[in-house]
Amino acid sequence: MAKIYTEKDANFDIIKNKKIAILGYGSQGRAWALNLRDSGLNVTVGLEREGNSWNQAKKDGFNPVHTEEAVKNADIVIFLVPDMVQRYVYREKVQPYLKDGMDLVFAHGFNIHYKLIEPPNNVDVYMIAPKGPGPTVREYFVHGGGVPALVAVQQNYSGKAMEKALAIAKGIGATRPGVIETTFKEETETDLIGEQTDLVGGITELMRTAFNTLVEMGYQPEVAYFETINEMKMIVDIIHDKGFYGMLKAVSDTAKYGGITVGKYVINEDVKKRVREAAEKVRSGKFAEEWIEEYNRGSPIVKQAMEEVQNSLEEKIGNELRDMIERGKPKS
Ligand SMILES: NC(=O)c1ccc[n+]([C@@H]2O[C@H](COP(=O)([O-])OP(=O)(O)OC[C@H]3O[C@@H](n4cnc5c(N)ncnc54)[C@H](O)[C@@H]3O)[C@@H](O)[C@H]2O)c1
Ligand SMILES: CC(C)(O)[C@@H](O)C(=O)O
Ligand SMILES: [Mg+2]
Ligand SMILES: [Mg+2]
Repeated sequence: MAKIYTEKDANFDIIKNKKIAILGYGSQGRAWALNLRDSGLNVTVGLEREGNSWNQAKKDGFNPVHTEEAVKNADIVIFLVPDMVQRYVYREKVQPYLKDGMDLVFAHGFNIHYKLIEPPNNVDVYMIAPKGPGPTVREYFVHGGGVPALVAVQQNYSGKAMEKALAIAKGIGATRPGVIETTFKEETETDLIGEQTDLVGGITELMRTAFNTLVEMGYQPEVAYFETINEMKMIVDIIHDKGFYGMLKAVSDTAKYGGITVGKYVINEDVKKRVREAAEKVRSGKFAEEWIEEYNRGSPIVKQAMEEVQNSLEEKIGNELRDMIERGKPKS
């Protein structure tokens, strides 16, 4: 059974007098900075330059400073810049100012697990990895909840790394539901496998494939959109609240029979084999190598795919239907 920590296991005392530098003010950076500040902790936002993130941080009432300045004054440095950028920020803006007993904190284990960052022994290295997108980390917190997270300690120089990880997890709201203890290896590999084969890759491609198939067969794109894309949230919400069994009980017997039989036909053993192949590629480090190479080339594959998605029919139809979708959302 996994080790789960909740509010009773976490205490701010261990970090309440520490200076926390948050590097990056994007998806997670903004959520962490706001939640930690609302939790009464001492947060400085450190950024590379005066651009969009800088302006957003100022608008949110922070007084952002350049990365080196934030690091020089910090006891705890939290890396919330993109994974591919972290090693450069570490090498140029963190390593020169490392102090004995400093904490290096991550929201995903990529750079530590694949040894792109190799900190000295006299610092603590730990992680709080929210199992959800940054804006949701903020939204749940504001409404009294929190997104569950994984916590892991890679280096425990102080002997108190887990206590500090739990305090930060509490500060972002994650101990409200609870946090699960893991390792950098398990978090890194499962996070990558999950987002590629399921959350960001597999499910969305299945949605787009179903949509485009219906359109190719001559059905109205608006009808196809509500069927294959918009309703996904409602089905997933029921799974979220009541499990797969609960979802099957909420749909018709016709949907149960069709879903059970055709689901296994579409997502067949061949798909399972390819999910496993993709997972092994993460585990072997081959995916990490491939992604670093793509990033070093200027991310042409990502840029092209983003453009393709932005110009796709499903995106166009989704944008056209957004007002209608908004009108249907519960009002409280
Ligand atoms: N996005 C998520 O919901 C999510 C969820 C869990 C974990 N994580 C992890 O959190 C970390 C941050 O990811 P994110 O998605 O929040 O990042 P992001 O892409 O939203 O972060 C952007 C921030 O980094 C800054 N930045 C971008 N390029 C930079 C550069 N070259 N030099 C310095 N700063 C730069 C931007 O100005 C911005 O403030 C990653 O380790 C990621 O794996 C993200
Ligand atoms: C939000 C996700 C997909 O769970 C996260 O892992 C990420 O990399 O953005
Ligand atoms: Mg991820
Ligand atoms: Mg994730």
